[in-house]
Amino acid sequence: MVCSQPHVYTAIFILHAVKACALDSYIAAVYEHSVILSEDTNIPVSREDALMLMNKNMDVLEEAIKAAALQGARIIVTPEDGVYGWVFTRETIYPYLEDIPDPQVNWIPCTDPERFAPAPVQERLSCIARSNAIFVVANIGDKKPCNSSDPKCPNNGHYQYNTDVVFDSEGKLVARYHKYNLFMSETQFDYPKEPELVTFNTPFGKFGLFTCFDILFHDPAVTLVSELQVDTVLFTTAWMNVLPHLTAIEFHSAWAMGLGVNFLAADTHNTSMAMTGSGIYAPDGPRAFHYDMETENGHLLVAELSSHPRLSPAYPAAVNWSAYAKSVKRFSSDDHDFNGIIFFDQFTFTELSKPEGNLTVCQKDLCCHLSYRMAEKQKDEVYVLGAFDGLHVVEGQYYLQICILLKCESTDLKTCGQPVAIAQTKFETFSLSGTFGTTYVFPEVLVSGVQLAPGEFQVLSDGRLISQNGTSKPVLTVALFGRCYEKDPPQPQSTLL
Ligand SMILES: CC(C)(CO)[C@@H](O)C(=O)NCCC(=O)NCCS
Repeated sequence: MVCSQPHVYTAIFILHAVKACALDSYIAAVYEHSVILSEDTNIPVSREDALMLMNKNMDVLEEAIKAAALQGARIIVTPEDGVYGWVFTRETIYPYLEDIPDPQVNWIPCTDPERFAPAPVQERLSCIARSNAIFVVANIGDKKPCNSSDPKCPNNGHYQYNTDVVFDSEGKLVARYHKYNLFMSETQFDYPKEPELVTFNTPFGKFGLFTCFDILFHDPAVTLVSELQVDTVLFTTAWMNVLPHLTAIEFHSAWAMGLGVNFLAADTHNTSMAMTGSGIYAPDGPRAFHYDMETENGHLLVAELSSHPRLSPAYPAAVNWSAYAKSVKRFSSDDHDFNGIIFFDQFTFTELSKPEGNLTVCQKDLCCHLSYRMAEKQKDEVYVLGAFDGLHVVEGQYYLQICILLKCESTDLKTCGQPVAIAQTKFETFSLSGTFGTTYVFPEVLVSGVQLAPGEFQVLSDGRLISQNGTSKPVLTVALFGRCYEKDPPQPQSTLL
């Protein structure tokens, strides 16, 4: 339908028109919430105490949601574990759970709270969405009763799921997603039997959702984009940052660019667990991001996004990630290669010993090429080019191919790959490419202070990650993070089948 000028309509009709009218762009919000944690998560609490804690968190979320709506946001994402924090056993999380129905039941908890068993958390979230006329995405816990006729039924007679819910601007439950790739410590939750592909349509595009550790795996994350063609991914997370290549803002923005979708990422904020890093990311770069290891404050981000951002239907297939790298010969010999560790993985490194140059480093099937020019080579800073082609096995098992340019923690080459957050060296230009055996490659650029560099780099169709004029801040990491999903070993949940 055509979007006419509102002034010719009555107020009520305007509301209706706004709802039905297809929009080319919309305002999105994410809230990085500093979760109020319960005092002791090893002792079971009463339902009343659980509700008290959840209401304290929802008090804060409500203020953020109000502020977002006042700035015109149509949708807001709040973080994983944002309502109850982290609770460590099946028993101690139980009082926080509610039975969350399939959205097909067409339920507005705010106006019909008695329809199912009491569900004060869903009721409150629904009312917040409704009274502020904004879509609200939250992460809460679902419980589903089962009995002995089901041999897999857990001892307490309930399946327990880490769950994302979405309430639309009238407060209706429109989406429910059970996290499929649980992170190692989430023993309080069960794996759903199948990965769920959860989407919903709005006048501002098609949305899909998944949670935290899901982002490292093919299902449901990649399928939502490549097959169900969502425009925007809604992502709740409690991400523990790992430098140099798995920091929240860095990896999540790279996923958006690699798969060519909008990505709304809301992280919990807890500096003692290195949890910070939320953003509103478009395929061509971040629109807003937040990283703060200095304070314990929450933070609201609001930015405008295109409703249908996919650059072309063929994107990212339009990028041949290995075309350039396979078309050139080695830039340099392996004479000075050495080994080093990044997050438990053994990389092959070579040093950027000159202020400018062309380097190649290889490991197994992966060769990485770098052309670069530094503004000035600093005596007290060392950069290396690294390659990794192998199975990562710590905190989950997933097969990686990575090309990476990074600053070493000190001038001692033994420290290359260790976390470092500050740099002085500016690059006037760089071009990184690799002979990837996968089409899933996520381009990362991280600069001094653990910040992003919107608009200061791009990916060419031949697979080069380039910065023509360099980044305005000194470089920490430039990487092509490749995932070879077909080489992954069986995942923990596969034993359920
Ligand atoms: C970066 C990574 C993957 C390295 O192992 C790890 O530090 C990370 O943030 N994992 C995802 C965390 C997650 O699912 N949290 C929810 C429950 S606590």
